[in-house]
Parts: sequence; C-alpha cells; structure tokens
Amino acid sequence: MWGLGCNAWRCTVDHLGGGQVFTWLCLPVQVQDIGLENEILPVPYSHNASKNRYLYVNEKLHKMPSGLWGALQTVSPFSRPIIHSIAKEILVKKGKEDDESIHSFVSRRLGKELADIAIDSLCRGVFAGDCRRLSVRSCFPPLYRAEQSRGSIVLGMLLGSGQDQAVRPGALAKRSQEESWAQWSLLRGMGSLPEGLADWLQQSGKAQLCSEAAVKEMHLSSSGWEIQTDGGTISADHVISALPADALASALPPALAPLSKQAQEISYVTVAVVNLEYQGAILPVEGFGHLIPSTENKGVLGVVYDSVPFPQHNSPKGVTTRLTVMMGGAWFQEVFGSPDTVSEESLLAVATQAVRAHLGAGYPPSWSKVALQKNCIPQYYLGHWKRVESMRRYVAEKNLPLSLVGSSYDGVSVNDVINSGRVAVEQLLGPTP
Ligand SMILES: Cc1cc2nc3c(=O)[nH]c(=O)nc-3n(C[C@H](O)[C@H](O)[C@H](O)COP(=O)(O)OP(=O)(O)OC[C@H]3O[C@@H](n4cnc5c(N)ncnc54)[C@H](O)[C@@H]3O)c2cc1C
Ligand SMILES: C=CC1=C(C)c2cc3[nH]c(cc4nc(cc5[nH]c(cc1n2)c(C)c5CCC(=O)O)C(CCC(=O)O)=C4C)c(C)c3C=C
Repeated sequence: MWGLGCNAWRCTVDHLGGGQVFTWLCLPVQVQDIGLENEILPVPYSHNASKNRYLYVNEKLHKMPSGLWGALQTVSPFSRPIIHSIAKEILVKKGKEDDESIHSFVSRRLGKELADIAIDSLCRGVFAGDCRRLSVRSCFPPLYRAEQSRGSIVLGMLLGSGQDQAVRPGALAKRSQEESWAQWSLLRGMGSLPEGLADWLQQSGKAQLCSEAAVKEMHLSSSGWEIQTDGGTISADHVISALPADALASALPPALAPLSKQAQEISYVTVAVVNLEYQGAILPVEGFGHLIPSTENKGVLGVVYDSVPFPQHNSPKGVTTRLTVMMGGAWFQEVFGSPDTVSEESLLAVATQAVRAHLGAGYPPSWSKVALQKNCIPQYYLGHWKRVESMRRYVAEKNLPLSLVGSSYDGVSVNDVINSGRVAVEQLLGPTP
C-alpha cells in the first residue's frame, strides 16, 4: 500500500478535534527512531490546509464553519448555526445500547442534519465507509467514551473522558506540540516510512526480513509456530500478526476455527485512488481537500488537494496542481460493479469529470494514475469491539503465542496501526525504553 507514490497520505494529529490522542505521539517517535526526522513535512494548524475544510453539497463547494464565530453563524449547507446543536447536546440523555451506528449516535446527540452531511462525509473521508453501518464505539472511541463517562460529547471534550494510556513524548513529538502540527507527511512520500523501517531493521542485524513471501499456512508446534510462506518455512516462538484479518483467517490451522471464523467476519472495502496533475493553478479554494456526502454522489468520496499541504512534492517544472480523487469504498460494487472487472479508463473518466464539476477544471489533466486498492480499509461495523475482545480472549484462554495488530482491529489510521504494534511489543517485553 505504501508503494503507491501517492503523497496524499498524511497523518493527522487529532481526531475530530477531540484533543490530543495517544497515537499522535507514537509516530513521530517512530520516524525519529528510523532517522527520518529531517524528512518530515509538518503542516501547522495555522496553514490553510488545516484550517479550511470543504464539503461538496448541492453541486457547490462549501467551507465548513470553524472557530467560535463560525459556530455562531448559519453557514450553508447547514440550516442553522452549529452552536444550536452543541448547546442542546449537553442536555441529551445518555444512550442505553452497548454500541450504535455513528449516524444514529450523532443524529441523537447533535441532530440529523449534521449526521447526514458532516458525519456522513467524514466517515467517507476516514473509513471510505457508510456511517449508517459503522460503529461509533469502534470508529470514534473518544465520542463513545465521552457519552459514557460524562453523558455528553461536549462535556467529555471539555472535562476529559479517560484517555488511552499516556506515553512519554520524544523530542520530535515535543517539537510537534510546540510547533502545533496538525498533520504531517514525509519528503519522499509516506512510502519512505516502511522503506526506512526495513533498512533500519536490516542494519540492526537483529532481524531477518522475508519479503514477497505470502503467508500460506500457520501450524502450532511444540515451540510455537511453523509458518509456511511462498519463500519457505519459518519457525517462531511468538507471532505478532499484522496481516489483514481475512488473510490471517485463511492461514490459521483448522484447530483454531473459532478464531478464523471471527477474523473472517471483519469486512473490507475497495477504494479507487486516482492521482491527477493539471498544468497551472486550477483550484478555486485553498484547503486539504473536499469531501462529498453519499447523498450527493455515492461513488466519488472526496478529492485531496495534494499541492496545497505539500507543495514540496510539486514538480519543479512550472506550476501544477496535484489532486487525488478517491472513489468507491462502501459504494464500490453498487456504483462501479466488481473490482475485478472495472476498467481503469472508466475510473479515470469519473474522476476527471468530478474534478471538472467540483473544481471547474476546464481542461484535462496532463498526467494521471489509477490504482485500485482492493479490500484496503477494514470496516468496523456494529459489534466490532465485541468480536475483537472475543478474539483476544480466545487467544489468551488457549495461551496462543499470537498477537493481533494492524488496521483490522484497533483503528485504521497509520498512527493507530503503529500504536497497536507498540502495545503488542510492550505486552510481550515490557515498556519500550
Ligand atoms: C485510500 C487510502 C487512504 C488512506 N489515507 C490515510 C491517511 O491519510 N492517514 C492515515 O493515517 N492513514 C491512511 N490510510 C490508512 C493506512 O494506509 C493504513 O492505516 C495502514 O496502511 C494500515 O497498515 P497495516 O500494516 O495494518 O495494513 P496494510 O498497509 O494494509 O498492510 C497489510 C500488508 O499485509 C500484506 N498481506 C496480505 N496478505 C498477506 C499474506 N497472506 N502474507 C503476507 N502478507 C500479506 C499486504 O500485502 C499488505 O502489505 C489510507 C488508506 C487508504 C486505502
Ligand atoms: C475521500 C476519500 C478519502 C479516504 C478514503 C481517506 C482515507 C483516510 N483518511 C484518514 C484520516 C483522516 N482524513 C481526514 C480528512 C480528509 N480525508 C479526505 C479524503 C480521504 N481520506 C479528505 C478530502 C479530507 C479533508 C477534509 C477535512 O475535513 O479536512 C481526517 C481529518 C478529519 C477532521 O479532523 O476533520 C482524518 C483524521 C484515514 C485514517 C484514512 C484511511 C484509513
């Protein structure tokens, strides 16, 4: 996934403006450890790419209200000031369910309009998913916790609602706080993170890397696991599996069928990622990009304006505008048909038409690239938390030498994934120095 050469990938520093999260601190530490700190491209909160958020609704771009002044005004496409919903939220009674869809949770607490437009779009821009099916408890734990502990999202944000465990910030994490980074990427694209990690591991002399060696089968042995891969058999006393859950399910032995069955139940969506480059400056607005609610256009999820937050990646040959159009997700099959038969030409045509309609590009792109990311983002549907808990309980009860990490379980962002690896290692070896 990192080999895309797509620079749209970036890491955000908070979720939903819900304050600093534990995982924020992890990635800068990791980047520093592998010697990439000089390649970081930070984007501060003051940058237009962090401040300006856009939605494409009713065939127009709308700047999302921001700050106190924005919250006090009626800003299109919303029919009343956001402050109304926020003020009323404090009085809404706590939900009784142990999980709820994100749409239902937000409709109940903040109103249907915000859920239909803002939250629908946000879930497409983070999970490429449908907020009517995604679980609030698993996708946005801080929101769920805020309601549970304070009875309100607003109070939870103001008073705190029980954070994940704290981690000591390293020098780079401290710098990111001092300099108010909202998001960041890397000079040679985010692909240099796994590449740097591989180099660092190899140079350490403590790890053996087997690449291009798909895991086929895993068998329990007296001393741990025998893992059959395309590149031969590996013995291990403990496996930290970062495979997508469905791939792990296929590799596990029949004796562990209850675990495979639950892993198999985690769904994924396919996203078409279309990178476009236009000659000249074509954007009518400055921001990170725009999102599109499913009621406006099911197939096109959003457009990232890569040139705005990361001009360092722009071509040195004259002014160009680089965009990434993301399409499909939970609506892929319905709009584009089977990912196995869809053509690159048709995806490119939909993407360029969207850029023409949404951003007014009057001429075709000078360069384009279409990548179909099959089953790339796990969908945490209702009850995901229970499934993951039950899988981990099974592993513990059977005393299996296995840790489950990666985007299938505890969060889909890069930061979440790094955090999950770190937690697994600390559970095995104790706190990292
Ligand atoms: C379109 C898109 C945009 C994104 N944008 C952002 C963003 O802006 N910010 C952000 O934080 N995150 C973003 N992400 C999410 C980010 O890419 C993921 O968090 C991250 O890649 C998950 O890492 P992972 O290692 O868990 O899984 P993956 O990166 O999916 O890696 C799983 C690996 O397992 C390999 N594999 C599968 N089966 C086998 C097998 N049998 N044997 C061996 N290997 C196998 C796969 O080839 C793959 O390399 C985006 C994702 C997508 C799809
Ligand atoms: C439209 C398709 C997009 C996909 C698919 C996508 C994947 C993805 N994004 C995150 C994390 C975040 N993305 C955020 C904002 C955002 N995402 C897209 C596009 C896609 N990202 C756009 C155009 C925007 C900008 C809109 C904006 O509000 O600025 C955010 C910020 C949310 C916020 O604070 O408002 C996060 C976080 C992940 C982890 C991910 C794939 C798993």
